[in-house]
Amino acid sequence: MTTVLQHVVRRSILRPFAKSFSSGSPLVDVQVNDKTGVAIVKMGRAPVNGLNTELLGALNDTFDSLEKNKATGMILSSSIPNIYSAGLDISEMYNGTPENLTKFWNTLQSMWINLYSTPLPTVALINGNAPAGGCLLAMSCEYRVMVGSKFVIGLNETQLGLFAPKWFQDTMVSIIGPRQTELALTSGKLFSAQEALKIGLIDELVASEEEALASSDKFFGLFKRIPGYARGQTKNFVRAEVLDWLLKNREHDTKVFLNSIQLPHVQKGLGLYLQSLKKK
Ligand SMILES: CCCC/C=C/CC(=O)SCCNC(=O)CCNC(=O)[C@H](O)C(C)(C)COP(=O)(O)OP(=O)(O)OC[C@H]1O[C@@H](n2cnc3c(N)ncnc32)[C@H](O)[C@@H]1OP(=O)(O)O
Repeated sequence: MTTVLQHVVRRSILRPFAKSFSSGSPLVDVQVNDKTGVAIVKMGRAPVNGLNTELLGALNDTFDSLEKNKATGMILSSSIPNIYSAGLDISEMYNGTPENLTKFWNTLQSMWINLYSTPLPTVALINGNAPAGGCLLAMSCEYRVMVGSKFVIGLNETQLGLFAPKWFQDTMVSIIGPRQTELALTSGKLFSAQEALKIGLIDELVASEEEALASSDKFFGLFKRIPGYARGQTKNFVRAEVLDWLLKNREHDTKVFLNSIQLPHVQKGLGLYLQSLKKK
Protein backbone atom coordinates (compact mmCIF):
# COMPACT_ATOMS: atom_id res chain seq x y z
CA MET A 1 0.00 0.00 0.00
CA THR A 2 1.28 3.48 -0.87
CA THR A 3 1.37 5.85 2.08
CA VAL A 4 0.76 9.55 1.64
CA LEU A 5 4.38 10.33 2.48
CA GLN A 6 5.75 7.91 -0.16
CA HIS A 7 3.29 9.38 -2.62
CA VAL A 8 4.34 12.96 -1.81
CA VAL A 9 8.07 12.27 -2.04
CA ARG A 10 7.75 10.31 -5.30
CA ARG A 11 5.74 13.09 -6.92
CA SER A 12 7.78 16.07 -5.75
CA ILE A 13 10.97 15.26 -7.66
CA LEU A 14 11.82 18.03 -10.14
CA ARG A 15 12.41 17.21 -13.81
CA PRO A 16 13.43 19.41 -16.79
CA PHE A 17 10.68 21.38 -18.53
CA ALA A 18 9.68 20.57 -22.14
CA LYS A 19 8.08 23.40 -24.15
CA SER A 20 5.83 21.49 -26.55
CA PHE A 21 3.05 19.27 -25.33
CA SER A 22 0.33 17.01 -26.70
CA SER A 23 -2.26 15.35 -24.48
CA GLY A 24 -2.40 12.34 -26.81
CA SER A 25 -6.22 12.47 -26.77
CA PRO A 26 -8.71 14.37 -28.92
CA LEU A 27 -10.79 14.90 -25.74
CA VAL A 28 -8.20 17.04 -23.98
CA ASP A 29 -6.47 20.06 -25.44
CA VAL A 30 -3.29 21.29 -23.78
CA GLN A 31 -1.55 24.59 -24.46
CA VAL A 32 1.65 25.30 -22.58
CA ASN A 33 2.77 28.92 -22.26
CA ASP A 34 6.42 28.91 -23.37
CA LYS A 35 7.30 31.85 -21.16
CA THR A 36 5.63 30.83 -17.92
CA GLY A 37 5.42 27.04 -18.30
CA VAL A 38 1.76 27.13 -17.22
CA ALA A 39 -0.47 24.62 -19.05
CA ILE A 40 -4.08 25.30 -19.94
CA VAL A 41 -5.89 21.96 -20.05
CA LYS A 42 -9.30 22.09 -21.74
CA MET A 43 -11.79 19.25 -21.63
CA GLY A 44 -13.60 18.85 -24.93
CA ARG A 45 -15.94 15.90 -24.89
CA ALA A 46 -19.19 16.99 -26.55
CA PRO A 47 -21.89 17.62 -25.68
CA VAL A 48 -21.34 18.24 -21.94
CA ASN A 49 -17.87 16.94 -20.91
CA GLY A 50 -19.49 13.88 -19.36
CA LEU A 51 -16.70 12.15 -17.45
CA ASN A 52 -16.56 8.69 -19.01
CA THR A 53 -13.68 6.22 -18.71
CA GLU A 54 -11.97 7.63 -21.81
CA LEU A 55 -12.04 11.28 -20.71
CA LEU A 56 -11.03 10.40 -17.15
CA GLY A 57 -8.10 8.34 -18.50
CA ALA A 58 -7.06 11.15 -20.84
CA LEU A 59 -7.12 13.67 -17.97
CA ASN A 60 -5.10 11.33 -15.81
CA ASP A 61 -2.46 10.84 -18.54
CA THR A 62 -2.35 14.60 -19.07
CA PHE A 63 -1.72 15.34 -15.38
CA ASP A 64 1.05 12.72 -15.33
CA SER A 65 2.71 14.11 -18.45
CA LEU A 66 2.55 17.71 -17.27
CA GLU A 67 4.37 16.75 -14.10
CA LYS A 68 6.95 14.68 -15.98
CA ASN A 69 7.55 17.52 -18.44
CA LYS A 70 7.78 19.94 -15.57
CA ALA A 71 5.02 22.39 -16.29
CA THR A 72 4.98 25.12 -13.66
CA GLY A 73 1.22 25.21 -13.14
CA MET A 74 -2.05 23.99 -14.58
CA ILE A 75 -5.36 25.66 -15.40
CA LEU A 76 -8.20 23.14 -15.79
CA SER A 77 -10.98 24.42 -18.01
CA SER A 78 -13.37 23.47 -20.80
CA SER A 79 -13.58 24.12 -24.53
CA ILE A 80 -17.36 23.51 -24.57
CA PRO A 81 -19.41 26.71 -24.36
CA ASN A 82 -21.30 27.11 -21.07
CA ILE A 83 -20.28 23.69 -19.76
CA TYR A 84 -17.38 23.02 -17.41
CA SER A 85 -18.40 19.39 -16.91
CA ALA A 86 -21.79 17.71 -16.40
CA GLY A 87 -20.05 15.32 -14.02
CA LEU A 88 -19.81 11.60 -14.30
CA ASP A 89 -21.23 10.20 -17.52
CA ILE A 90 -24.48 8.69 -16.33
CA SER A 91 -24.58 6.35 -19.35
CA GLU A 92 -21.46 4.66 -17.95
CA MET A 93 -23.26 3.99 -14.65
CA TYR A 94 -26.59 2.93 -16.16
CA ASN A 95 -26.83 -0.79 -16.97
CA GLY A 96 -23.03 -1.14 -16.82
CA THR A 97 -21.41 -4.57 -16.38
CA PRO A 98 -19.51 -5.05 -13.09
CA GLU A 99 -16.25 -5.13 -15.11
CA ASN A 100 -16.95 -1.83 -16.88
CA LEU A 101 -18.23 -0.18 -13.70
CA THR A 102 -15.08 -1.25 -11.85
CA LYS A 103 -12.82 0.07 -14.61
CA PHE A 104 -14.78 3.34 -14.72
CA TRP A 105 -14.57 3.85 -10.95
CA ASN A 106 -10.90 2.92 -10.71
CA THR A 107 -10.08 5.38 -13.48
CA LEU A 108 -12.00 8.11 -11.64
CA GLN A 109 -10.12 7.32 -8.42
CA SER A 110 -6.72 7.44 -10.18
CA MET A 111 -7.52 10.70 -11.94
CA TRP A 112 -8.63 12.30 -8.68
CA ILE A 113 -5.60 11.07 -6.72
CA ASN A 114 -3.32 12.55 -9.39
CA LEU A 115 -5.16 15.86 -9.60
CA TYR A 116 -5.65 16.29 -5.86
CA SER A 117 -2.05 15.49 -4.98
CA THR A 118 -0.15 17.06 -7.85
CA PRO A 119 2.68 19.32 -6.66
CA LEU A 120 1.79 21.70 -9.53
CA PRO A 121 -0.21 24.78 -8.54
CA THR A 122 -3.69 24.28 -10.00
CA VAL A 123 -6.50 26.65 -10.95
CA ALA A 124 -10.02 25.68 -12.05
CA LEU A 125 -11.18 28.16 -14.65
CA ILE A 126 -14.88 27.37 -14.44
CA ASN A 127 -16.38 28.63 -17.68
CA GLY A 128 -19.68 26.74 -17.47
CA ASN A 129 -21.98 24.65 -15.31
CA ALA A 130 -20.17 22.34 -12.90
CA PRO A 131 -22.54 19.86 -11.25
CA ALA A 132 -21.42 16.76 -9.31
CA GLY A 133 -18.20 15.32 -10.82
CA GLY A 134 -17.65 18.70 -12.52
CA CYS A 135 -17.69 20.32 -9.09
CA LEU A 136 -15.30 17.64 -7.81
CA LEU A 137 -12.78 18.52 -10.55
CA ALA A 138 -12.99 22.22 -9.68
CA MET A 139 -12.78 21.59 -5.92
CA SER A 140 -9.68 19.46 -6.39
CA CYS A 141 -7.78 22.42 -7.82
CA GLU A 142 -6.23 24.92 -5.41
CA TYR A 143 -7.98 28.04 -6.68
CA ARG A 144 -11.35 28.45 -8.37
CA VAL A 145 -12.31 31.27 -10.72
CA MET A 146 -15.78 31.25 -12.26
CA VAL A 147 -16.42 33.18 -15.47
CA GLY A 148 -19.86 34.78 -15.62
CA SER A 149 -22.65 34.70 -13.12
CA LYS A 150 -25.11 32.40 -14.89
CA PHE A 151 -23.55 29.05 -13.97
CA VAL A 152 -24.16 26.64 -11.10
CA ILE A 153 -21.78 24.45 -9.14
CA GLY A 154 -22.29 21.84 -6.44
CA LEU A 155 -22.62 18.18 -5.53
CA ASN A 156 -26.21 17.37 -6.52
CA GLU A 157 -25.93 13.56 -6.30
CA THR A 158 -28.85 13.14 -3.89
CA GLN A 159 -31.13 14.67 -6.54
CA LEU A 160 -30.30 11.64 -8.69
CA GLY A 161 -30.99 9.19 -5.86
CA LEU A 162 -27.23 8.77 -5.30
CA PHE A 163 -24.84 10.03 -2.65
CA ALA A 164 -21.53 11.80 -3.02
CA PRO A 165 -18.79 9.33 -2.03
CA LYS A 166 -16.84 10.07 1.14
CA TRP A 167 -13.86 11.58 -0.69
CA PHE A 168 -16.13 13.90 -2.73
CA GLN A 169 -17.70 14.98 0.57
CA ASP A 170 -14.36 15.40 2.34
CA THR A 171 -13.06 17.51 -0.52
CA MET A 172 -16.00 19.86 -0.10
CA VAL A 173 -15.69 19.87 3.70
CA SER A 174 -12.08 21.01 3.32
CA ILE A 175 -13.32 24.07 1.39
CA ILE A 176 -16.64 25.12 2.95
CA GLY A 177 -16.67 23.18 6.24
CA PRO A 178 -18.86 20.34 7.57
CA ARG A 179 -22.00 22.35 8.37
CA GLN A 180 -22.40 23.90 4.91
CA THR A 181 -21.38 20.63 3.24
CA GLU A 182 -24.01 18.66 5.12
CA LEU A 183 -26.71 21.19 4.25
CA ALA A 184 -25.66 21.31 0.60
CA LEU A 185 -25.19 17.58 0.07
CA THR A 186 -28.29 16.31 1.83
CA SER A 187 -30.39 18.65 -0.32
CA GLY A 188 -28.34 18.17 -3.50
CA LYS A 189 -27.82 21.91 -3.75
CA LEU A 190 -26.42 23.53 -6.86
CA PHE A 191 -25.03 26.94 -5.87
CA SER A 192 -25.44 29.97 -8.11
CA ALA A 193 -22.17 31.77 -8.86
CA GLN A 194 -22.97 34.46 -6.28
CA GLU A 195 -23.87 31.88 -3.63
CA ALA A 196 -20.72 29.89 -4.37
CA LEU A 197 -18.61 33.03 -4.00
CA LYS A 198 -20.27 33.97 -0.73
CA ILE A 199 -19.77 30.54 0.78
CA GLY A 200 -16.17 30.23 -0.50
CA LEU A 201 -16.81 27.36 -2.90
CA ILE A 202 -15.29 29.57 -5.58
CA ASP A 203 -12.58 32.15 -4.89
CA GLU A 204 -13.40 34.69 -7.60
CA LEU A 205 -16.23 35.53 -9.94
CA VAL A 206 -15.10 37.43 -13.04
CA ALA A 207 -16.75 38.63 -16.23
CA SER A 208 -14.46 37.18 -18.92
CA GLU A 209 -11.91 34.45 -19.61
CA GLU A 210 -9.25 37.16 -19.98
CA GLU A 211 -9.94 38.29 -16.43
CA ALA A 212 -9.90 34.70 -15.25
CA LEU A 213 -6.49 34.17 -16.87
CA ALA A 214 -5.19 37.34 -15.20
CA SER A 215 -6.48 36.04 -11.83
CA SER A 216 -4.77 32.71 -12.49
CA ASP A 217 -1.48 34.49 -13.27
CA LYS A 218 -1.78 36.37 -10.02
CA PHE A 219 -2.38 33.11 -8.15
CA PHE A 220 0.63 31.40 -9.77
CA GLY A 221 2.68 34.54 -9.01
CA LEU A 222 2.28 33.82 -5.28
CA PHE A 223 4.73 30.94 -5.70
CA LYS A 224 7.42 32.69 -7.77
CA ARG A 225 9.89 32.74 -4.92
CA ILE A 226 8.75 29.59 -3.16
CA PRO A 227 10.82 26.44 -3.87
CA GLY A 228 8.60 23.87 -5.61
CA TYR A 229 9.62 21.10 -3.23
CA ALA A 230 8.55 23.12 -0.18
CA ARG A 231 5.29 24.16 -1.84
CA GLY A 232 4.48 20.60 -2.97
CA GLN A 233 5.16 19.09 0.43
CA THR A 234 3.07 21.74 2.17
CA LYS A 235 0.15 21.25 -0.22
CA ASN A 236 0.19 17.52 0.25
CA PHE A 237 0.40 17.69 4.02
CA VAL A 238 -2.59 20.04 4.06
CA ARG A 239 -4.43 17.59 1.79
CA ALA A 240 -3.08 14.40 3.38
CA GLU A 241 -6.11 13.42 5.42
CA VAL A 242 -8.57 13.57 2.54
CA LEU A 243 -6.12 11.90 0.15
CA ASP A 244 -5.00 9.25 2.60
CA TRP A 245 -8.54 7.98 3.08
CA LEU A 246 -8.87 7.04 -0.57
CA LEU A 247 -5.30 5.73 -0.87
CA LYS A 248 -6.03 3.35 2.02
CA ASN A 249 -9.61 2.51 1.07
CA ARG A 250 -9.68 2.21 -2.72
CA GLU A 251 -11.03 -1.33 -2.77
CA HIS A 252 -13.64 -0.61 -0.12
CA ASP A 253 -14.69 2.56 -1.97
CA THR A 254 -15.03 0.58 -5.22
CA LYS A 255 -17.17 -2.04 -3.47
CA VAL A 256 -19.42 0.66 -2.00
CA PHE A 257 -19.82 2.18 -5.48
CA LEU A 258 -20.55 -1.18 -7.13
CA ASN A 259 -23.05 -2.22 -4.46
CA SER A 260 -24.89 1.11 -4.53
CA ILE A 261 -24.96 1.73 -8.25
CA GLN A 262 -26.32 -1.74 -9.05
CA LEU A 263 -29.28 -1.49 -6.64
CA PRO A 264 -32.48 -1.82 -8.69
CA HIS A 265 -34.02 1.40 -7.34
CA VAL A 266 -30.81 3.32 -8.04
CA GLN A 267 -30.68 2.00 -11.61
CA LYS A 268 -34.33 2.90 -12.11
CA GLY A 269 -33.67 6.44 -10.84
CA LEU A 270 -30.66 6.85 -13.15
CA GLY A 271 -32.71 5.69 -16.13
CA LEU A 272 -35.46 8.19 -15.35
CA TYR A 273 -32.92 10.98 -14.83
CA LEU A 274 -31.25 10.24 -18.18
CA GLN A 275 -34.65 10.25 -19.87
CA SER A 276 -35.55 13.59 -18.27
CA LEU A 277 -32.29 15.11 -19.55
CA LYS A 278 -32.91 13.81 -23.06
CA LYS A 279 -36.52 15.04 -23.12
CA LYS A 280 -35.51 18.66 -22.43
C1 LIG B 1 -22.20 5.97 -5.08
C2 LIG B 1 -22.48 6.56 -6.41
C3 LIG B 1 -21.73 7.84 -6.63
C4 LIG B 1 -22.05 8.42 -7.97
C5 LIG B 1 -21.51 9.77 -8.16
C6 LIG B 1 -21.95 10.53 -9.17
C7 LIG B 1 -21.43 11.85 -9.44
C8 LIG B 1 -21.91 12.46 -10.74
O1 LIG B 1 -21.19 13.21 -11.32
S1 LIG B 1 -23.44 12.02 -11.35
C9 LIG B 1 -23.75 13.14 -12.68
C10 LIG B 1 -24.57 14.28 -12.19
N1 LIG B 1 -24.71 15.27 -13.24
C11 LIG B 1 -25.81 15.98 -13.39
O2 LIG B 1 -26.77 15.87 -12.66
C12 LIG B 1 -25.83 16.93 -14.53
C13 LIG B 1 -26.86 16.57 -15.54
N2 LIG B 1 -26.84 17.45 -16.68
C14 LIG B 1 -27.34 18.70 -16.66
O3 LIG B 1 -27.81 19.20 -15.66
C15 LIG B 1 -27.30 19.46 -17.94
O4 LIG B 1 -27.07 18.56 -18.98
C16 LIG B 1 -26.22 20.56 -17.99
C17 LIG B 1 -26.64 21.72 -17.08
C18 LIG B 1 -24.86 20.04 -17.60
C19 LIG B 1 -26.13 21.09 -19.45
O5 LIG B 1 -27.40 21.49 -19.90
P1 LIG B 1 -27.67 21.70 -21.46
O6 LIG B 1 -29.06 22.21 -21.56
O7 LIG B 1 -26.57 22.47 -22.06
O8 LIG B 1 -27.53 20.24 -22.08
P2 LIG B 1 -28.60 19.05 -22.03
O9 LIG B 1 -29.57 19.24 -23.15
O10 LIG B 1 -29.15 18.90 -20.68
O11 LIG B 1 -27.68 17.79 -22.30
C20 LIG B 1 -27.11 17.54 -23.59
C21 LIG B 1 -26.95 16.05 -23.74
O12 LIG B 1 -26.04 15.57 -22.77
C22 LIG B 1 -26.64 14.53 -21.98
N3 LIG B 1 -26.12 14.62 -20.61
C23 LIG B 1 -26.16 15.68 -19.79
N4 LIG B 1 -25.53 15.40 -18.63
C24 LIG B 1 -25.11 14.14 -18.73
C25 LIG B 1 -24.40 13.27 -17.85
N5 LIG B 1 -23.96 13.65 -16.62
N6 LIG B 1 -24.11 12.02 -18.28
C26 LIG B 1 -24.51 11.59 -19.49
N7 LIG B 1 -25.19 12.37 -20.38
C27 LIG B 1 -25.49 13.62 -19.98
C28 LIG B 1 -28.13 14.82 -22.08
O13 LIG B 1 -28.85 13.66 -21.83
C29 LIG B 1 -28.25 15.29 -23.52
O14 LIG B 1 -28.19 14.11 -24.32
P3 LIG B 1 -28.90 14.09 -25.78
O15 LIG B 1 -28.08 15.02 -26.62
O16 LIG B 1 -28.80 12.66 -26.20
O17 LIG B 1 -30.32 14.56 -25.59
